[in-house]
Amino acid sequence: MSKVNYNDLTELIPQALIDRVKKLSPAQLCDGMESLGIERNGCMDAGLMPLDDSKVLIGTACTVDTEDGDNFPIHVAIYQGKPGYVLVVAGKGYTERCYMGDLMGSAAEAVGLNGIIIDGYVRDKEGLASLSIPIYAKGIMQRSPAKRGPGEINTVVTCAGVKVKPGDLILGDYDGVTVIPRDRIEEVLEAAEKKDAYEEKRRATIAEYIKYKNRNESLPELAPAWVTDMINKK
Ligand SMILES: O=C([O-])CC(=O)C(=O)O
Ligand SMILES: [Mg+2]
Repeated sequence: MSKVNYNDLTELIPQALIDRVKKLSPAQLCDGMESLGIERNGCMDAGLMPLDDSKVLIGTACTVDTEDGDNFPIHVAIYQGKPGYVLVVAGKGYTERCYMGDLMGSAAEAVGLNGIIIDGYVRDKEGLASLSIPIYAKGIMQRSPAKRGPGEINTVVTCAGVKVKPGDLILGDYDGVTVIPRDRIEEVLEAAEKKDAYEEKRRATIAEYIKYKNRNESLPELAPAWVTDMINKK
């Protein structure tokens, strides 16, 4: 191994911020990032999905840069990992080998990592699904990973279409993986909380409309004001 660029873990994101994020959906957070002009609204590629839809993933990013199915730096990052961190493996969407399976998954669970995201494939689908640690990948492929090294740990990477810095906030659920840049978490939360309040009002309007409809009474306006405004401007 010639040049090794393995860096320490960043500080964990404060729990108070994580708790606020947990109350919102990825869609609301993305809408918040859209309103702030954040690139790709922090959304990783649609093909990167949870192995098990019921496992929500949230934590502070520890990035791993690798390629061609090489899982050496992923091993190192797992053994250097700590609870609260999510491994974000920038595997360049490699499709000729997998990057890891259930042995590495169970080691990560033993360490207490909050989850692993792989821009590439994994194997041992059943074994991985039986663990409690959330694993997100682009698919399943049984071919052996390479073992080459060094790769990089905790450098700025691009993972599944999104730039990720060590320490960014990572959120995964059945809708996919979302990245919130660490230095913008407060602003994103404020914008997403506004969207949440708007959605609550919309739900009330729709419920009201259904009530009138069921009573065969004349219907209240269902379209949101911004739609009506745009129609009137045309
Ligand atoms: O053997 C490997 O390198 C990957 C694997 O299948 C596991 O972690 O279970
Ligand atoms: Mg295996």
